[in-house]
Amino acid sequence: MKEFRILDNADAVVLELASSMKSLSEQGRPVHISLSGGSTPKLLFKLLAQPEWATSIQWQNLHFWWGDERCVAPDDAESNYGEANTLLFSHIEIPAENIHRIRGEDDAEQEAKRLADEIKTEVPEKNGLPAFDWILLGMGDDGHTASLFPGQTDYDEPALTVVAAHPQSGQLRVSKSACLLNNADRISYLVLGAGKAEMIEAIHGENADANLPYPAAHIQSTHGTTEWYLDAAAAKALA
Ligand SMILES: O=C1O[C@H](COP(=O)(O)O)[C@@H](O)[C@H](O)[C@H]1O
Repeated sequence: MKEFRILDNADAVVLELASSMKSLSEQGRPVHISLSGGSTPKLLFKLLAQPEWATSIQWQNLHFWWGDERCVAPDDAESNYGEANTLLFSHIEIPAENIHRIRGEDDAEQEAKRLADEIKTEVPEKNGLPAFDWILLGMGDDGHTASLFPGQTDYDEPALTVVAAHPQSGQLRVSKSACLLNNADRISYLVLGAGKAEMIEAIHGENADANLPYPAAHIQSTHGTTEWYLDAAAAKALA
C-alpha cells in the first residue's frame, strides 16, 4: 500500500513523524527503527530532542539502526550516526545497547557482514527475513535512497547488507540491501524542499514509467505500508 502525506511545510512533516515515534514507543515491546542519513532528518532529530518529546517518548523500547553509513569515523562531520548522536541521542535517556550504529570506521566488507549478523540476531523475522518495524528513508535528487544508487543497485541481491561507492566522490558506504529494506512493515520517505520536486514528479507524476532507474522508485514495503511524507515545495509538481 502506497500513501502520500503532503503537508504545508517541513515543521508539519516532522511533527507527524515525531508523533508516530511516540506511539510506537508506547507498544510495550522492542521496536526496531531504521533512520536515514543525509541532511533531511536533521530537523526531525532536533524536534525529538526538545523536552516535550525527549521526556515523553519511551526511549527504552526503541532500537535505532541506520539505512546506510558513510565509511568514516563516528565523529566525522559526514557520519550519519554522528549527526544523530549530536542532535538527538546526546539529549535523551536511551540505553547504549539500543543504538545499533554501522561502524563506518571499519573495513566496509567486514562491517557489512558484521551488521547483517547483528540484524539477524536482533530483528524478528517475517517472510524468512528480518522485518524492521519502521524504516525512514530519504531520497537524493538523483533518485538514490539509503546508499542504493541508480545504475548500480541489484534488486535481487540476497545479502541483507551491501557495500556501495558514491557515484561522484567514490566514498564507500555500507547500506541495507533492497530485499531487507523492502521487508519492513512500514517505510516512510521523508522528502523536503523544491530541490527534490523534479525527482518526485519523475517517480510519482502522471507520466511516471514502471522501469525508472531510480532506487527510490522501487524500494517499497512488500507486505506493509510505504508512505511519502512531502512538504508543499517537494510536492509542487503533483497537483
Ligand atoms: O535515505 C537516504 O537518503 C539520503 C538523501 O538524503 P538528503 O541528504 O538529500 O536528505 C542519503 O544521502 C542518505 O544517506 C540516506 O540514508
